[in-house]
Amino acid sequence: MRRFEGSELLIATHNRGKLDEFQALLGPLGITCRSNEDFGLPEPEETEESFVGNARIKARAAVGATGLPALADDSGIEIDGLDGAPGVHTADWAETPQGRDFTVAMTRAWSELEARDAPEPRTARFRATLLLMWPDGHEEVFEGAVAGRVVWPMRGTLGHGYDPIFLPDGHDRTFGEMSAEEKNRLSHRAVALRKMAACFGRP
Ligand SMILES: O=c1nc[nH]c2c1ncn2[C@H]1C[C@H](O)[C@@H](COP(=O)(O)OP(=O)(O)OP(=O)(O)O)O1
Ligand SMILES: [Mg+2]
Repeated sequence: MRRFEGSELLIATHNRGKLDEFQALLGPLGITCRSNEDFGLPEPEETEESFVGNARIKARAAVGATGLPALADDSGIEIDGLDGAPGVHTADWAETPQGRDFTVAMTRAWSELEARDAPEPRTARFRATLLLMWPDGHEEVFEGAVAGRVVWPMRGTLGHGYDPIFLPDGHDRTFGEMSAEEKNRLSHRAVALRKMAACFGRP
């Protein structure tokens, strides 16, 4: 595994919620996050059918444009009653002519479960694939997942994306009802980042 020796890392995401989480998780490791916004980078098209493929597209776009190492995150929710959908298409389900609307996405997920009369509990998991890419193209990949269930109606206004309908196993509040600190102890992103911590010289 290659060590990341820098103290600043470009986070190749256009999602503010993810960026905030990375800042909170990487700060204690002595890493300052730079964002896509600092460099005015366009959002690349995510044309792959795998999390790692799309993470690579995002990392390569950021590294190519800046010459700096970059960390990309491709993530999503897999709902068992929907045969794993929306999976890599999780963000697409939020697309509307006015931009992304996650209420639309969450409503679609629940209506499709209802239409299929899917059994309860409606088990699901969030997955995250993190890909750290250096300017010479070397990459390190780490994955994380958190199991839970989809609930309705939406609960909580914290977090981002599908957080208000995701109840992690062993908890009685959704991610939308958890503080950032609490979510960052158990999220798919935190699990993957703990594995990546070895790259930053931490066990
Ligand atoms: O912790 C999370 N809590 C709630 N929802 C989440 C989370 N993590 C991923 N998600 C959902 C929403 C996101 O839109 C989609 C991933 O799609 P994905 O393409 O990886 O991210 P994105 O388009 O929002 O930002 P970007 O690609 O610029 O990193 O899955
Ligand atoms: Mg995306």
